[in-house]
Order: sequence, then structure tokens, then C-alpha cells
Amino acid sequence: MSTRSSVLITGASSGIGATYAKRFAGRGHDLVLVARDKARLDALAAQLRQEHGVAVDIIQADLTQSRDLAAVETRLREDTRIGVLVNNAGASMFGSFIDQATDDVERLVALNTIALLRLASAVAPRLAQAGEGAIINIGSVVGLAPEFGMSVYGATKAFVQFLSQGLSLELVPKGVYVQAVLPAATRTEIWERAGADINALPEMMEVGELVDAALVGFDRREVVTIPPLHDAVRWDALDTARQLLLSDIRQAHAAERYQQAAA
Ligand SMILES: NC(=O)C1=CN([C@@H]2O[C@H](COP(=O)(O)OP(=O)(O)OC[C@H]3O[C@@H](n4cnc5c(N)ncnc54)[C@H](OP(=O)(O)O)[C@@H]3O)[C@@H](O)[C@H]2O)C=CC1
Ligand SMILES: N[C@@H](C=O)C(=O)O
Repeated sequence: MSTRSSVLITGASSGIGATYAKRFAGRGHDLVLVARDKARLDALAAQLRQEHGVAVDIIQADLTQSRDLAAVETRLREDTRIGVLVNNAGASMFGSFIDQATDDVERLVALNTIALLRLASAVAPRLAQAGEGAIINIGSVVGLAPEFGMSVYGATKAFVQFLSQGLSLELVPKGVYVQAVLPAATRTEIWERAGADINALPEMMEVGELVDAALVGFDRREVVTIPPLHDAVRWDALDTARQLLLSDIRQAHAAERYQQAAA
């Protein structure tokens, strides 16, 4: 049994989540793995127990179903061994907004935002009380890019990024680290699950390279980690411009450009 804190990872049956599981097991952390596919979770758990000698527990859960989500929330609230939450489970959606079924977009929002939010809300008070711990939220560069034409998916990822930055400001003073990870296209099953032909897509990052880079940001306690961004100055400039815009908000009166000419 590891003496390090345990790590709970959602979406751990494949892709980025499964890779985080391998990496944290390699670091000696016990794990709690969450996803719908129990067979894949069981296989990964057995492999990691055997390879790394860590304890691995699984929770089969559909995070769009409130009863399943509540079970994971309860585990996060009550299991004091869990010191790290990796909010990774998510799905993508292509196509135009007017063609997307309302129930489908609601389900996407439920998974990518509500589930992530509720799990962070479940664990954050306990971590803050302990004065230590970490929450890793998996966003996407698509959350920066309405031009990409993935309006609902991108909106969910913009939510993840904003929430992470806000929680970082609130929780770092209480000893809790919050990281937003923003991958770009990464070779996982998300593409086929969303109906895309991965072989028809441009070159993308291998998932191990993505997670290893994200963990470099984690070890550095970086707030927003963007592995595919090769010039970090771009992010710094964007965040500085955002703060300059805010400093120019004078809310008492409408800006001159909106003043009606006197009749
Ligand atoms: N791959 C990429 O290009 C990028 C991915 N991301 C983000 O990375 C995260 C992981 O995705 P990725 O690894 O690529 O994709 P995968 O499809 O490989 O993994 C998604 C994981 O989420 C789980 N999951 C899906 N739906 C549910 C559900 N309803 N309840 C519980 N678990 C669910 C899946 O497990 P199961 O089916 O067993 O439930 C699986 O383990 C997502 O949040 C995605 O938005 C961000 C940017 C780029
Ligand atoms: N999941 C990918 C798009 O569907 C991404 O976030 O880049």
C-alpha cells in the first residue's frame, strides 16, 4: 500500500485518463479509477497492481447519471486517503449547433462540466481543511477557439478553464493546487467516439507525450498547462491583455461609442 496520497481519476478506462493512471501508479500512488467500462477498468487495475504494487480500486460510474455521480462524490468526500482528483472524463461533439440534438448537447454539458464541477465541489472542502491536495481539470485549446466550430464542446472546455483559474485563486492560499490542462488534438478514442476518422485528421500528439508534459506542469505547480503551445509568451500575452481589458472597465456609464447622438 502506498504511503502517498491516493489519486482518483475519472475517465480512466482509456486515453488520457488511463495514461494518468499509469503515470501516477509509476509514482507510487494508490488509485481510484472511475469510468463506465468495468472490464477495461478491471484489466488496467490488475496491470497496475502487478507492475507497480499499488492499491487500485475501481468505481463503475456513468457520470451523466446522478446516482452514479453521487457515489463518486461520496468517495471523494469520505476517503481521506484521496489527495488528488483528476477530472478527466469527457467527450467531444462535432457538427453544427443547429444540427445537434438538444438532449445530446445537454448530455455533453452534463459530463464535461456538471460532473467535473460536482466532483471538484465534493473534494475541495476536505482538501482545504487538510491544507493540501490537488485538482487537475482537463480542458482543451478548443475552449480558446470559437473559430473551431465546436461551440458547445468548446464552451464546456472554456468553463473548465475559467473554473480552474478561479478555484486556483481561491484554493492555493488554502494549500490546494488547481491545474487546468489544455491539450490540443491527442491520439485517443475520443475521435472515433465522436464519429471522426482519426486517420483523416492531421498529425496529433501521442497520449503519453501529452500526459508527461502535463505532469511537468503539475510538478511545477503551473495553473494553466498547455503542452502543445510551444511559445509560452502567447499565453502570458493573452492573460495580460485580459487583465488590461478588465482594468479599462468603467461600469458607471456606457462607453462613448454606445452614446446616442443628442436628438
Ligand atoms: N484527445 C484529445 O484530442 C483531447 C482530449 N481532451 C479531453 O481529454 C479528456 C479525456 O479524453 P480522451 O482521453 O481524449 O478520450 P477517451 O474517449 O479515450 O476517454 C474518455 C474517457 O471518459 C470516459 N467517459 C466517457 N463518457 C463517460 C461517462 N458518461 N461517464 C463516465 N466516464 C465517461 C470513458 O470511459 P467509459 O467509456 O468507460 O465510460 C473514457 O475513459 C476529455 O475531457 C477530453 O475532452 C482535451 C483536448 C484534446
Ligand atoms: N477532443 C478534441 C476535439 O474533439 C480536442 O479537445 O481537441
